[in-house]
Amino acid sequence: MSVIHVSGITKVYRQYKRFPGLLGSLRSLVTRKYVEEVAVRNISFSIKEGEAVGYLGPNGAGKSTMIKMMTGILVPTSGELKVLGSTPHKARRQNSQHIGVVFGQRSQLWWDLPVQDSFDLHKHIYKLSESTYKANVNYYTELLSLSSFIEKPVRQLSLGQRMRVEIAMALLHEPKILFLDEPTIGLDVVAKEQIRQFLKTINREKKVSIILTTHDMKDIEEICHRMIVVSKGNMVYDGSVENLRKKLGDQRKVIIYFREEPGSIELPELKLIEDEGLRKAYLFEQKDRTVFDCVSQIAAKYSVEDASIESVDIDSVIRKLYKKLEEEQAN
Ligand SMILES: Nc1ncnc2c1ncn2[C@@H]1O[C@H](COP(=O)(O)OP(=O)(O)OP(=O)(O)O)[C@@H](O)[C@H]1O
Repeated sequence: MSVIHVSGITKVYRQYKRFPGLLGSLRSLVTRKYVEEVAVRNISFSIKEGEAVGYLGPNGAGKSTMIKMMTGILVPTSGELKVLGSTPHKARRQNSQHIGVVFGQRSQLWWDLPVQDSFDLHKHIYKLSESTYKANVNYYTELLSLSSFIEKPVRQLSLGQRMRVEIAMALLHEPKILFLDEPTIGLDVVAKEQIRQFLKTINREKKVSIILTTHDMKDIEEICHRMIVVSKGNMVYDGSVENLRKKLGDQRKVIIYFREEPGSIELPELKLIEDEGLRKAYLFEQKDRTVFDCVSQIAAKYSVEDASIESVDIDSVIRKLYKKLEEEQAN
């Protein structure tokens, strides 16, 4: 069953054109010319119950705009959008009962209140029963290790602690879908990992559907089985990381440990990407020969101690996709 259905959605921002200077300001008032910007262009996809989907794209690609339309904050210019069967901006109150929203860059908490009081307010706003509320506060306090700071005012929390509280609060009313806009932004590696593990757990155990935007590919790799990539408002990919890898041409990282400096190795399939003396890493790109052929040829000619072949990380896959898009747009 699909929980989100997006069909031909477009969002055009329209802003009045501003002319520079004092006379320009007057002119802006009188002429009222406006400029249009298409932030989301004719996008369609469906998300099934329990899916975890990464929504990616370079800066300004239209990710936040899409999240804002799905959460009912913004109204699409055209197209059809259904979240749990209703149109988000027309049924905001009803929609908010079934979704949880976390914006990494904006807090939804009461700055001067202790965390516990923010939770209590949430209970009243969402009209939660005492038993559901207590069970959920206990569950998330345990799973997100909130107990040491639950009595503290939000403004005294570290960014990592605050993000854990934001996510717990977004889930207290047991939403079916959780939207997260850059949930790991600015966090250290340990805090990021804690959030990823938590999101994986609630996706698995509570079957909460997750839609998340991020610039951190590890978030995608660990949490999402599917990713949607957008660029300049257009959808450019929808599928698994693995399929994207295949689509972009099979690349591997070949690491060779030499016994002595080999000098420069000229093979069209291999590009030197890391040079640490006797340890060298190459990017292998499939041309006419297999990676094994290339490594064997090197081993036959040079004194090789050891070698390993790895899949390239998802960062490199996405970098390659963005570069390809840039080149296509330049032509
Ligand atoms: N309120 C607005 N009025 C006019 N233009 C806007 C508005 N909000 C966003 N835009 C423009 O729409 C485009 C898409 O913006 P959006 O914030 O959705 O991108 P994003 O993919 O979330 O970017 P980032 O990764 O930088 O957060 C950008 O060109 C942006 O300048």
